[in-house]
Amino acid sequence: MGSIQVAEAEEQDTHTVFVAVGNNIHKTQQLLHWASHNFPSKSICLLHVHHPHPIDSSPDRNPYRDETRSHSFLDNESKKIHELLDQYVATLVQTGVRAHKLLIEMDNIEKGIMEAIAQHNIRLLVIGAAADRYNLGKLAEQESTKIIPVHKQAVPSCNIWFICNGNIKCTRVDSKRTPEIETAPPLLVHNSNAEAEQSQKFEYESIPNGLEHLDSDDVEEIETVSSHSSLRSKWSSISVADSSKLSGLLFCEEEVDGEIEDKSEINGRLEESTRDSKSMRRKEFEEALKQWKVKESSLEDEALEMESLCAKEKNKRREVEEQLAREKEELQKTRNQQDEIMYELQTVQEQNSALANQLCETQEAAKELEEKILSAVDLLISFKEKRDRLQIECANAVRQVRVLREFGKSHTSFSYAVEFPVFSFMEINQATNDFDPSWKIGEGRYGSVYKGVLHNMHVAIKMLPSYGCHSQLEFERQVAVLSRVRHRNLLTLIGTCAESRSLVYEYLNNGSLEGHLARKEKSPLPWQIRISVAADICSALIFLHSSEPSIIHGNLKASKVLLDANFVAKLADIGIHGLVEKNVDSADTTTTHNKPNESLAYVDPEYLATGKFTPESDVYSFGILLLQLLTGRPLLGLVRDVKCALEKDNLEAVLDFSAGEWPLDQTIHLAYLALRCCDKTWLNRPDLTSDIWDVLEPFRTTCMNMPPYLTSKKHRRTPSHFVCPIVQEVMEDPYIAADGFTYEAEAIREWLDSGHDTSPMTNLKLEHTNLVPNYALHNAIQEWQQLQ
Ligand SMILES: Nc1ncnc2c1ncn2[C@@H]1O[C@H](COP(=O)(O)OP(=O)(O)OP(=O)(O)O)[C@@H](O)[C@H]1O
Repeated sequence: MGSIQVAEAEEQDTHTVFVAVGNNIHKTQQLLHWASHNFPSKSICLLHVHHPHPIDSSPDRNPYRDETRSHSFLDNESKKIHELLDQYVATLVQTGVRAHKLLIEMDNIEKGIMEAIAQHNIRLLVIGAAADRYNLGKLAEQESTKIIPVHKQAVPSCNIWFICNGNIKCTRVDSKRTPEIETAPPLLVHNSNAEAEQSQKFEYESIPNGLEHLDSDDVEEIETVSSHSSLRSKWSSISVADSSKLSGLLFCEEEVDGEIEDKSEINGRLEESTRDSKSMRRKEFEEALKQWKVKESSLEDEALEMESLCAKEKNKRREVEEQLAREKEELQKTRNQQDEIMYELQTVQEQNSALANQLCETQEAAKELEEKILSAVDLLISFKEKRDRLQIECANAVRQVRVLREFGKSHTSFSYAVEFPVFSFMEINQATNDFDPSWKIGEGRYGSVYKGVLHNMHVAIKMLPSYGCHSQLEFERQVAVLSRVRHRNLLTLIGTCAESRSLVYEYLNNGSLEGHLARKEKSPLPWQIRISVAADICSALIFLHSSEPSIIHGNLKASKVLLDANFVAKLADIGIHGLVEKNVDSADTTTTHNKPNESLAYVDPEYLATGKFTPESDVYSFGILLLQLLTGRPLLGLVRDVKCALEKDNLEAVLDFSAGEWPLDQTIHLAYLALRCCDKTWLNRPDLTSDIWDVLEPFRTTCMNMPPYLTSKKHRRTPSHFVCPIVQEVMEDPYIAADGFTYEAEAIREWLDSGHDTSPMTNLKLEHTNLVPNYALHNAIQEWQQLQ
């Protein structure tokens, strides 16, 4: 309280008329009307002293709630006042008058006005007549100590007009003196500017303090107060240009110079003048009232117009609000879409990062694969180089074979006639003790096999089926060809009997591999022997396949692998399928064997599909044999079991440990190799020379350097048939004499050359003195000697 709020007023001077306005619109409008018409060349400033309502300050109040409420209340009150003042300003602006507002908050309205006069240097102030009750003069005196220091130099005094229904009382509030009050005739609405200007020129004079308390509510009372003032004041008319119009304007003078006229005359004139003035003022008042009413009606019209404008504005506002609501909805939709897009974007970004990871992994995998490809290419290059080397070796070997053949052709008649014995049926019959069943050592698809003794030589005689399709000549020709196929790991064909279609082979007393693996023998084969046997078979197959023309065994299995006294493996039944009828020569299982299904396990699946043998068919069978050597297990499910064990990195589960402690690394390698041999597709099978022999041969060499089974005394004993019966030494050049015994060539020749015609062994007469080289024995002796 007590503060002054300056709304829109600046420092004022005499160009501004301040009008003290209250809440009563009607009275205020009268004031404004008066001021605007009487000070047309001046701007108007509305001065309102606001007396705020007291706020309850009892102690049991809720301070927070009350403070909030009081603030809102004050705001509301202030807003209302401003609205009111704005209304006044609007009214003035409509009539072309410049207007401002000055709002002051003060408990005391008189004080407020005085403060405003002092603070804003107010020189001209119009107040409703009732305001003169506020004893501004006294207040000015009291407050002068506060006001004067601030304004005494710049604002020596302020002229105040108290207006009531057209009557005016003019007061000057002087900072040095007590206020002076004058009553003056009203400045009417129709007064011209000139008149108004003129009214400003009046010199106000101080009036006694007692005049301050004039009744401001009606004119009559003012006049009474004016005329019946008991103070020593005198009313005198002021000479002005138009005294008739200003006859109502009175001045109160404190001192009158000159002589005083006759009092009664003056009174009469005064009464007359008062009457004239009264009627005139009444007329003017009525006219002003009319004009006011006209103005009021025009204001009402304007108000109506404003209302309709307001209604239109409201409609517009509603439309704008609706539009705004629609746009808000659109905005919300757009936001939702944006959210969805953001979500999708996030998902896409996540997918993108996942794909980037995948790409990274793929690139790494691609890198690894590239490296593998490079190493594979290197391997391929090395293989190709190896292949080229082998091809050269092969070509050389073929050349050598051709040379040997040429050589053989030039000696055919002799060789065939001399070197390859043909036995008679009688001899065969005798050798087999009339085909004694107890001498029968086996029976297969191609007939029975008998053990026999022919020319004191242990032989195995294979009786081919009598329904062979070939003529005797053809049979002999083929047998002759077979007899030339010699290798240390092929069973040596010693002779033949075309009559009985039998083949005479060297007899191997260690039986077949099948027998050993089935533990028919006393002790199981040690793993070193097994490796050696595998290498032997591989060597034999390489030899057969590289022959010209290539020879395919076509029936490779454990029963066809025979072991000599030194456990050297020899393949039996080479080229035998060429000697029997086609319908007999097949790999089917219509054999006399006990386990036909097992035989089928050796058969190349591609042969079963095409009916055609290839060298790879032998590789397949060799793979099965190799697995048998490693595991000693039955054939059925053998491949699957080994594969499974290797996958589980547990080959030990299937290895045959009755063979001893296998060297695991090499054995695993061998097992993988065996499985590759057993691949169903022949193209995927390994090459016998470059893949298998290259592994087996060094493996066997390692075996031989180990505490060997083969070097045991048992196996070092000299086989008796290696010893010449004449000189009792191991033969170097064994020859078969007519008695069937083999002798050292030099020894038997000496025996014959010395005139003997009998056998050194039987002492019987020899039928002839021809000697036949025993190649089989020669080879066997050489091999045995190599192993010693
Ligand atoms: N030269 C030999 N020395 C020792 N035993 C032999 C000899 N030749 C064959 N045998 C024995 O005779 C058995 C029978 O052999 P054979 O070739 O007739 O039949 P298979 O091999 O068992 O079957 P198939 O010929 O029908 O495939 C062989 O398992 C082997 O034990």
